[in-house]
Amino acid sequence: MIYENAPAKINLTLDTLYKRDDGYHEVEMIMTTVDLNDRLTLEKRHDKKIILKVEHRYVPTDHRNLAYKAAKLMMDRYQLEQGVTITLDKTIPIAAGLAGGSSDAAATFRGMNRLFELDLSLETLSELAAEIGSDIPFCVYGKTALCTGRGEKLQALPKPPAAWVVLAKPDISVSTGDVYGALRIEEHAEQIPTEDCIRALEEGDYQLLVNSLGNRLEDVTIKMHPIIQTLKETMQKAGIDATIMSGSGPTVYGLASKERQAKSVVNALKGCCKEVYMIRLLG
Ligand SMILES: C[C@@](CO)(OP(=O)(O)O)[C@H](O)COP(=O)(O)OP(=O)(O)OC[C@H]1O[C@@H](n2ccc(N)nc2=O)[C@H](O)[C@@H]1O
Ligand SMILES: Nc1ncnc2c1ncn2[C@@H]1O[C@H](COP(=O)(O)OP(=O)(O)O)[C@@H](O)[C@H]1O
Repeated sequence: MIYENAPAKINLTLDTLYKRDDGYHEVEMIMTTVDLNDRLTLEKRHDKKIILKVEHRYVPTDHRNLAYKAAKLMMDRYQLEQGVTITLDKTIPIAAGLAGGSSDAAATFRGMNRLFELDLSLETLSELAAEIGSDIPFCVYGKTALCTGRGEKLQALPKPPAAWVVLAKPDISVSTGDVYGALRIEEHAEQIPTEDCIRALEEGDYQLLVNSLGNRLEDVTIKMHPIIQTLKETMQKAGIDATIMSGSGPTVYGLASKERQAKSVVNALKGCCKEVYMIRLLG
């Protein structure tokens, strides 16, 4: 039996450059992992089936699940003669902008590689991953990276300075496709400080990091769900150092340098958001 951890990611930055002919957006974003994890176990089967076990009412257990898709792609591409039973223990909120499904798929690629002793490099797994989702190549490597193209081209970056992360996931689901669909790039003149954020990581400068968070999709999702703005304001009033939406949302996160500060932000969120997590940057 193989165990794999699937950490959530947050976007430190997310910029969209233009819409491509294939319908995807050319992006430039810095992503980093946090210590909020789904857990997977993978076991070989005697037949050629893929059986996925998940106890969560909103997570499909069939071909719609990204972990299932990853297992199927590995079985087909490498002509595996045995199937797999995957048990998925979900902790990462669903459709949240935290790449939960993508991280489960990435963990499945890594896990299948070990279970069937395929000896594939992370680079090969990452190429396979791009076939089923833009965020999955990043999740194959984890850590911290500048992601370009439609998200699948990666450049490793140093890990961020130590910090507390307060995550608030409002009780709504957001479709990534809908958010990109509602984005009007020409309306956005504001700069996303990608270069500053890279410098903050290279210099390990926490103050520069909190000043260089940015997300081009934030205004788009806030228009659909004003609760995101309310959560940001609640965190700001409670003394967070910086707050931004992750990915296409609706999760909002804040960074804090001190544990006491993070705890008082968590307390301030009680009553306006049920799903709140106080975690650490992993990077
Ligand atoms: C916004 C981001 C930021 O990390 O993540 P999440 O909010 O999902 O975590 C990503 O760009 C999401 O990546 P991912 O969730 O893998 O997207 P995909 O399954 O590949 O695409 C879903 C849909 O989003 C749109 N899409 C996605 C990526 C991209 N660069 N341009 C797009 O326009 C397309 O309409 C596509 O059909
Ligand atoms: N392993 C998975 N975990 C959660 N959701 C999944 C998974 N596989 C597919 N999905 C589907 O993908 C959608 C987006 O899920 P998720 O990956 O959690 O979002 P996001 O990319 O915003 O973090 C969900 O609505 C769910 O139906």
